[in-house]
Amino acid sequence: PRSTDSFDLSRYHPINEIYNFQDMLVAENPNLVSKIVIGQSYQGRPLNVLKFSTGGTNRPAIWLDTGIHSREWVTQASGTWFAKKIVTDYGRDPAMTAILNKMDIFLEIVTNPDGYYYSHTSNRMWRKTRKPNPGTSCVGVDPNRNWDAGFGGAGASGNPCSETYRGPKAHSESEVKSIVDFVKAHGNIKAFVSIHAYSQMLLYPYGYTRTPAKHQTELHNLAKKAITDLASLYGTRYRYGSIINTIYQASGGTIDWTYEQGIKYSYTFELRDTGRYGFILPANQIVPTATETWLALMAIMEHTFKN
Ligand SMILES: O=C(NO)N[C@@H](Cc1ccccc1)C(=O)O
Ligand SMILES: [Zn+2]
Repeated sequence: PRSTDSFDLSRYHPINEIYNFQDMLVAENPNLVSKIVIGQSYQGRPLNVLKFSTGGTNRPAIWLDTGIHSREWVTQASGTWFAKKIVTDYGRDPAMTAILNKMDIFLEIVTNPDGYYYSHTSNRMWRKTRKPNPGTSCVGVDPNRNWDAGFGGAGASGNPCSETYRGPKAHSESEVKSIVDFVKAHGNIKAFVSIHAYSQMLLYPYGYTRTPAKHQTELHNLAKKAITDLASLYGTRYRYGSIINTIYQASGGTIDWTYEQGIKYSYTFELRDTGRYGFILPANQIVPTATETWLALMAIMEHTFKN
């Protein structure tokens, strides 16, 4: 495609096409969008983050990531749709315009590029990174168990052959460490949303402990508002609550670490569906999924902006 307007957002795209989309979006919107490379994957692919900014210096920011688990293809596809939505709505939608006049948005669409490439070429069900583990033919670390938050506790595996292998130590994976370093260097991120699929859930900390998050009440009420807005479009029903109470115990998870860094509005989405198609969601559900999810994301972003 020669422009992002002719990029088919109703289709799943391989990694090179998503990278091309990112470069076209930057070229088409030089006063709003820039690309930051926050590091590289194990196999040397760039970890691209789109920055949406109308100026200022180190403004308070919102972080969105998709595709940390490579097989969850509706999330990278939704992230691509989100990127286009932001540039379309700025200057047209009052809420988005107000947010971007005061805050920056960072969006990492292909958060696990090696896994994503592998899920296209070799194993559609690949979840982890693609770094080899010593002493075994089992490859990869679960990037949603590798963060320094309850690391190594119950809810992750020490077995490299497990889908939830936590890795040899916290932040051992460059795909994770690159985000850790970015968040610490930026120091002014107010909301952090890590998007997964599937189950139709909106989750907040904690996953590694039953101890309620300090801001549990606010996080719960905002989650309720967000999933109500989401359901208003097509009636898609989400469950919501803390990770450990709503899905299962999981240690070393992304948003447990971001929350403990002081980023109050830390959430994980589990997008469509509830198991009929699972990770192999038909492409005709990409745009409906992204569109309804955007309503929930706007609720979170507007609340962050006002608080
Ligand atoms: O893989 C998925 N969902 O895509 N399940 C998530 C559930 C989850 C979500 C947030 C934090 C910890 C755990 C997982 O990593 O096990
Ligand atoms: Zn996942």
